[in-house]
Amino acid sequence: MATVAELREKLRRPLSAELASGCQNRVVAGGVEKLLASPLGNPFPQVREALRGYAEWDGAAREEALRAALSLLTDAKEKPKAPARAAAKTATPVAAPGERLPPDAPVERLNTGPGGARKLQSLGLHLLRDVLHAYPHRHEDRRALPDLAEVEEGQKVTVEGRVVAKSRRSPRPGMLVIDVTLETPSGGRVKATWFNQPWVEKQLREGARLVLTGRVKKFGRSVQLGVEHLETVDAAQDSLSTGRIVGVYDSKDGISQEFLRRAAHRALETVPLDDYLPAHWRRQYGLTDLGDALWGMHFPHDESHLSRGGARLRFDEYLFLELRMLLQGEDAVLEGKRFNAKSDDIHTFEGALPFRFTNAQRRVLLEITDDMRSDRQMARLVQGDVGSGKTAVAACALYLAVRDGYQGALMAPTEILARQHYANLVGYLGQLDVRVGLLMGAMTPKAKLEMQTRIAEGSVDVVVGTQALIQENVRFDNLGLAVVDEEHRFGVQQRRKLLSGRPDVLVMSATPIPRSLALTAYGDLELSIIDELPPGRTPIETKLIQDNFRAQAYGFVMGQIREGRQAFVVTALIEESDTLELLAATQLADDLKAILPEARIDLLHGKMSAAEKDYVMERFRQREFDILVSTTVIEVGVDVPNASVMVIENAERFGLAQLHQLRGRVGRGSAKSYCVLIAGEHSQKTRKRLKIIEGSTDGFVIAEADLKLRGPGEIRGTRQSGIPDLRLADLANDTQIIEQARELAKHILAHDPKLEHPRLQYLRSELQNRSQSVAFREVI
Ligand SMILES: Nc1ncnc2c1ncn2[C@@H]1O[C@H](COP(=O)(O)OP(=O)(O)OP(=O)(O)O)[C@@H](O)[C@H]1O
Repeated sequence: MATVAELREKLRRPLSAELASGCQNRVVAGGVEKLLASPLGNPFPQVREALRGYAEWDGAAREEALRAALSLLTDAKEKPKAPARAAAKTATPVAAPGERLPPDAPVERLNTGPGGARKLQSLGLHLLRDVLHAYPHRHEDRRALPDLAEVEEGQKVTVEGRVVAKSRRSPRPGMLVIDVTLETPSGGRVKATWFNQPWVEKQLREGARLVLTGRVKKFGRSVQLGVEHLETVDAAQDSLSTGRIVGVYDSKDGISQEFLRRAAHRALETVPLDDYLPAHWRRQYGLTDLGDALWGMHFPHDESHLSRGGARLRFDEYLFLELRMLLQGEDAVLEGKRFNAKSDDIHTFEGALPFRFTNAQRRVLLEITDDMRSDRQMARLVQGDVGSGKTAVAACALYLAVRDGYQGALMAPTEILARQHYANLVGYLGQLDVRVGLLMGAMTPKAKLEMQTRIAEGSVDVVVGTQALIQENVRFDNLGLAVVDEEHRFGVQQRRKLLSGRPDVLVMSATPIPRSLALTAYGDLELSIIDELPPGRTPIETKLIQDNFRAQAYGFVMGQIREGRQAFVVTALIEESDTLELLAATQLADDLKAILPEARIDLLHGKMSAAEKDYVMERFRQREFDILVSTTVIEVGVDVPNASVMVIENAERFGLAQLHQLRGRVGRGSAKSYCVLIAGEHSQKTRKRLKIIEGSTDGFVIAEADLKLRGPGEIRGTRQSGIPDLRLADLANDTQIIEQARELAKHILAHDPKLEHPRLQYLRSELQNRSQSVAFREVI
């Protein structure tokens, strides 16, 4: 029996010959028909269908049919081999057509094709409910394809069509350019070009059906596309990817959007979408039912379907969060440590600083010391813009704890940050005879054990580390205060109980969150805000430039380097592929080495191990090189005071909050600092957004201006809040929903504190499931 590959070759050759001859070769055509009629052609009924009546057609129709047939051939998949079939027999049975499955069924039971379940699992989606609640992070309107004669320079469009021509060239050694011409269903043509991306080539076969999203460049009447997003569309099936509003999902290399859409579609069809929210409450708050909401989120008919779906699902997120918070809140007032926190000690600490606290720092410190002196266990969030001096305040609190005979801990989200905090705390506390230690997963077992022993016997006062600090069975002798940096998560309440010895807890966050949302997101924490920057900071000068001025921008960077400064260069986020992101960063580093031969340049990216990242950062801090090219791994909290320039490439692809965070990496020393935003092609609207960053350095002002620019009902990204449980949160427009969800949660619990009423049975189990589901689980 011939393999699919052999059959494919047997068919492809005559079909290609026919196409090459301009569909005139009757002899070949006859051969093709014979071949398709023979049993050999049987595995490809769709190909035969595409070519039915072929001999009678005229040139254009024949060409079209041949292309379709070739594309189908190329897409034909090998059937699973016998052993795989045997394995499939013993594996979880896939649901029969029409069979319904509960939301807690494993994804193996969903018919998503060979390897489908594994792909979903690799994205952390294990149960059907995970698939249902893995919402697209944005939507694209692909209902009406744009008329190519009407599109404007710089406009972002999505086009669909078949590849009718492809060429590859190498204008200079090491450079690869792939050009593709796409023919749209209405007969228009678009040219798309990829530079140095050999890995996209296999998706660009002639005849392949593609959906491209990108910015328009016009040359006379011809239209070119700077492609930002590429999808291949399965020509053999009705597409879920064109002709509608289409969701774009979080994914990773090798898992296509088409696959994820199909999986979501299957899950929606297979799971009975019974509503856990009783109808009278839905009516009271004007909410659609769960089924309509989930379909609307994944496959909306129109904008209003998407927006009512989003409204319902957001309401649910807030409702469950509020319920959980209220249920946990029963014992919110826990007994904790009682510190003296003497004013004298605060003065001693401040006296050792090279600066005076700002008024805002002083006020927050008072709030903290009030908590420390009380019997209650402190659970306080200190929020303040980048560089507002949160760490200095936390260091003071740690000092007070140590002076009262306790140990302190500072937990950071990454090893880079842990090391940095360690250096800072040694600076603040070392001179006050406080013994500061560091504990991280990446240390040698011997060093770790040594530190663990010192922690246990109390011969170290303050320990800095990653979350390993509480996970790796670390026993503190006498932990009094735990400081947690950048915790965008919940469950602090549970953590407070978990932490041995029930220390006071202080959480630091630089994410500007409007107060209304902070109350929900951090409902179990008291809030302190540092709303003032230390004096004497020269504001970072920010300049937005078009990418044709890149050379000047890097000339400026070189000037700074000659003055002994260092620079960060951050590359754009590339959606759905960390491999592409890495390649983009590598390419940029190489380009810069060519443009700036004098500069010492190194690279940092997300695929490095923690130890490698750490090593690069440490060398950068030690000024062993001048320019750090990085992907966005650099985003949070990195502190290199000598760095005075931040260049952000493709700034148009970043959100404003992220740009603000990135910019906060400079301006941390005494030198005047600069941020250069280099924008590729972008719309007027994006320009307005970027201008906000150019015009302000205040995180809250930026967050609010950003929200105002985003009109309600706009099809927009859903990952707004940066908080895992609130994936749909929209800070601008949700105040009312939050209040309603809180009101309902209180009402429910006031009448039924344990959710025992049979009518609330679904709601109760949904609450439990969400706490366990990966789609909602707290990451802590
Ligand atoms: N009151 C102050 N006056 C002058 N400099 C200060 C003051 N407070 C802190 N600094 C300095 O400002 C810099 C930033 O402070 P710190 O690291 O505490 O800020 P942060 O809010 O924790 O920043 P990030 O959120 O970016 O990590 C440090 O170099 C610190 O020494």
